[in-house]
Amino acid sequence: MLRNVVVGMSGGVDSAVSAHLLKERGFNVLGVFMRNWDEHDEAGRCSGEQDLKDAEWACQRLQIELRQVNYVKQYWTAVFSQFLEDYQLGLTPNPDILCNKHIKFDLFQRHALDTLQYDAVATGHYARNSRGDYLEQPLERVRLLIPKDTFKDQTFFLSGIAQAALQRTMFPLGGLLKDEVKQLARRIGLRRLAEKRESTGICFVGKRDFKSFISEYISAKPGNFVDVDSGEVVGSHEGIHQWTVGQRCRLSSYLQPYYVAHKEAASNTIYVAAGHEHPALHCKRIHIGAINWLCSESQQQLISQGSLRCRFRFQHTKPLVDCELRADEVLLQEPLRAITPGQYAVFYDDVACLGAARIFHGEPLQQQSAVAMKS
Ligand SMILES: Nc1ncnc2c1ncn2[C@@H]1O[C@H](COP(=O)(O)OP(=O)(O)OP(=O)(O)O)[C@@H](O)[C@H]1O
Repeated sequence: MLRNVVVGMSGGVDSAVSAHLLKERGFNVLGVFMRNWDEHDEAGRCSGEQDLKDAEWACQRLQIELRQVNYVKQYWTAVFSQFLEDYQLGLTPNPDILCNKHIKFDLFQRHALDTLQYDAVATGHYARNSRGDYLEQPLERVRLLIPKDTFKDQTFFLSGIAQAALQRTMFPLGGLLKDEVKQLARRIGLRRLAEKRESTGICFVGKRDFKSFISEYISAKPGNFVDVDSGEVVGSHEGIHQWTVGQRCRLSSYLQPYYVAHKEAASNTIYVAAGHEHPALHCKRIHIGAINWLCSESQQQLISQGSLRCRFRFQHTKPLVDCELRADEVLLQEPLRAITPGQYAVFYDDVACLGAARIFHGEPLQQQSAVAMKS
């Protein structure tokens, strides 16, 4: 039976309540705070300083030990440099998925299991694990289940983690609503955390003005906006990294609104389509990379043969759409707008997240005109 659990303490209400719940259930709990970013935020505060204080305060109240680990270098290498490289290639990366995969559910978890010799890691993510907490060894693949709080559901961001990591992970909040977590926090003397503003922005980096933040790392590289229909240059930009597919571009000489349809790194060109619902902005066929499967092999096979229904989401907040999986392609039942290369295709059945793959590109309903491609 799992007895000793490391809880990733962020200084927020979710991880503090997770630690409390595990302690109440008789687990031996150790809190560990990770520092992954050491620059100052927009307000001039050292990022993570207040969070560390809050984590220390929570652990004191809960009477659990808190330790610290510093992964600033590793976060830079595995997450942030990849993030910058992707932007330079014209992709839109997802640092939260990368951070969960490489830092929280790899480096941090290996530290907990191998170095500290604990049995499992717990986090305050809103997700559920089919394992339950009392099995010696899971008999089969563990499923990443949708939590009770479907509004807070974080399975999208967890979809890239390894099955082996999931088997040694606990999500104590999976059966609770966020409001219930906050109420519980107030009842156990953690009111301050229940009222703390939720963390937003880039994982561990925090909330930033994107254009000015990214320009500290990637220098300007002027190029053209080209109309997908006419092939005409309709404006100029300061770098493809500053724009994402589907985004509106304000081109002063044109009355009609233009939207980014596609970015071409080699020519430093951004193809734009006139009108929010232009067919060049919609796709039904999506090319993907290798799938990180979280479901059983038999389920994978049934899905790949098209005999099991599978649903798809390409952004945390977007609705699910029925799809079919064919080798390295996803065929959607209905077209979706702004499928973004670099983001993730995340697959679901009715109760669980089945796995995820990186989006290479979507085939627009209307291919770019020959004129546009030549220019
Ligand atoms: N600096 C950190 N050190 C250790 N664990 C962390 C840290 N940041 C996040 N985590 C873990 O990852 C979980 C999800 O992180 P996320 O940034 O999504 O915060 P959250 O959902 O607002 O949770 P919380 O309220 O605990 O901050 C946290 O609940 C915590 O268990």
